[in-house]
Amino acid sequence: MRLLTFIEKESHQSYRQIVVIAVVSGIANGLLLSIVNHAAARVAKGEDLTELFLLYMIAFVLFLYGQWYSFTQAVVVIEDAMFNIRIRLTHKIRQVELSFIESTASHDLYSRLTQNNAIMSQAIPQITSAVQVGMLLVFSLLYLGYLSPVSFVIAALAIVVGISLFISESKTIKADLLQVKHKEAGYFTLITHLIDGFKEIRLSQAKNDAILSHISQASKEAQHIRVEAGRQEVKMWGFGRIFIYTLMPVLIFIIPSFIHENPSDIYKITATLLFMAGPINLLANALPMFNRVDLAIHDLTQLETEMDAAIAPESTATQNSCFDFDDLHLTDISFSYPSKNDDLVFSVGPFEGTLHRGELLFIIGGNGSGKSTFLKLLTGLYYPSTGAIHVGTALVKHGNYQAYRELFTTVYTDFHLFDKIYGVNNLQAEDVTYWLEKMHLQHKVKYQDGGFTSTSLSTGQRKRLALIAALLEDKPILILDEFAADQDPSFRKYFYEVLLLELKALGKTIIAVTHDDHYFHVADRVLKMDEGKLLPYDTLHDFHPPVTP
Ligand SMILES: Nc1ncnc2c1ncn2[C@@H]1O[C@H](COP(=O)(O)OP(=O)(O)OP(=O)(O)O)[C@@H](O)[C@H]1O
Repeated sequence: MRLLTFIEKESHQSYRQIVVIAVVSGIANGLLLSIVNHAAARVAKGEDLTELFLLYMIAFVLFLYGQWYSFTQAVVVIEDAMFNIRIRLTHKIRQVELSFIESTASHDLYSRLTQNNAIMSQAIPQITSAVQVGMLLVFSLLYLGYLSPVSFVIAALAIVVGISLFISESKTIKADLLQVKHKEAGYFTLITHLIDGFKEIRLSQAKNDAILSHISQASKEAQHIRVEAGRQEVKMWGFGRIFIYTLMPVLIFIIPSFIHENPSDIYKITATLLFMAGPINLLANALPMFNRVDLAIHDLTQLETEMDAAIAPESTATQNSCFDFDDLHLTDISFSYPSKNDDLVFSVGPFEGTLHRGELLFIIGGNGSGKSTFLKLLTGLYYPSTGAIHVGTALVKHGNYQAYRELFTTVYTDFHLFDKIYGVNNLQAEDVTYWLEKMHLQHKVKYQDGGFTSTSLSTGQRKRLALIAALLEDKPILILDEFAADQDPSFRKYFYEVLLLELKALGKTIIAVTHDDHYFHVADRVLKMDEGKLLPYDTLHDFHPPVTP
């Protein structure tokens, strides 16, 4: 039972107490049955029922309390387990390597995390009832055994056969449900395209229709498999009922005539079997949920295994070290993307060189030449395939990589603007206001509650906010990937001729990817990336002199 292992592993709350109380409730239920049967026999003989009535009330209270307690506590335990796995997976997302995030579609991650949780939360009440009902059945069965051992053996055998059939049928149903999951992941992908590409779709009816037809087709395929799985579930449900309603006459009409039971016991057996019919129905209804929950747990476990494989050991180790940065040395470092299907992989490097504190370095190069790859390698988001990085004389190695990453702050081309300014100790409103003024945004945006009052701005303005957030982190090395590309000419000029120089004067080391050859003169060095190799740019021959106004 994956569910039990899951609860045992994930929940801090003990479920054993719930089992004990559920057992007590089951016993009370068995008692209720036997009391009713005894009371019926006594009524026939005209005997006093007070004692039995009192016993009935005690058993009833025990039964009711047990049901209520086990139901509420089961929900608490399962929700606790769900909370723990959700937090742990979120924690692990923070630790995985960038390559994992780059190779996993974000909508796939969302759908796996959210859908599985939703399935579990929806299914748990049904499963809890099923477990309670199961408990009722066990004790009713034991009572049946007390009345008639032969009936008990036959009913128990029938139940074992029924459960075995359910398990074998479940394999087909689970395979179908797994396919539905994959199809739904495809549906999520298409919906993401629909939302992200909304502007393009809105302008072209042909594109709009084509994507809709693709979505309909994907949904149709999922629907088809879902219907198949539903059919199988209904088949099992019907089969379960045929089973129960065949079992009852066998136990009531056939068995007594063979073993000559006491006629008064036949009434009791009949009453017990009728009493069991309801719970068996409930159980049969809840069984499909077991398959869904089983799959959800399997998928979450698999996701965690994939994440674990993508977590470097040092991500989990305590990082005590920190680097004093004055010089950073690259010795023959190179990097290659992992090969998929024996495709030719892109490589950068080997790089050799030193970066100094307070230096302003420009990197230029054509599309796809490897500039962003180099920056990810330099900032420690990718590990070098060869070579070594030293900060001063300290070697950057597994164990201090996170400390190394802490040297950098970045505004990549695909930057993300967070809803709050995270990760800044002692964030002061006046510091944010200072930088808002420096970025010429003071009339547009204000600082409020740890964030900006608005992020609904133009791309260039949003980039300036991202730069503010980066600067507030106060790291020694600032990486800017085509920052100026979305800025207007006057801010661009201000950025190159004022802002960068002021940052440099503050002791910041700045590496900026740029194509603005009009401003190369402000850099200490300009390097050119060409097919993964970084070369000094010949400023004397290729340099465009600054335009004098
Ligand atoms: N996640 C990835 N997996 C595999 N290959 C990649 C990945 N990202 C980039 N590449 C490959 O690396 C090459 C260099 O890409 P990179 O983004 O570093 O170029 P760039 O110089 O920054 O280009 P641009 O100026 O267009 O941003 C690309 O041609 C691409 O084939």
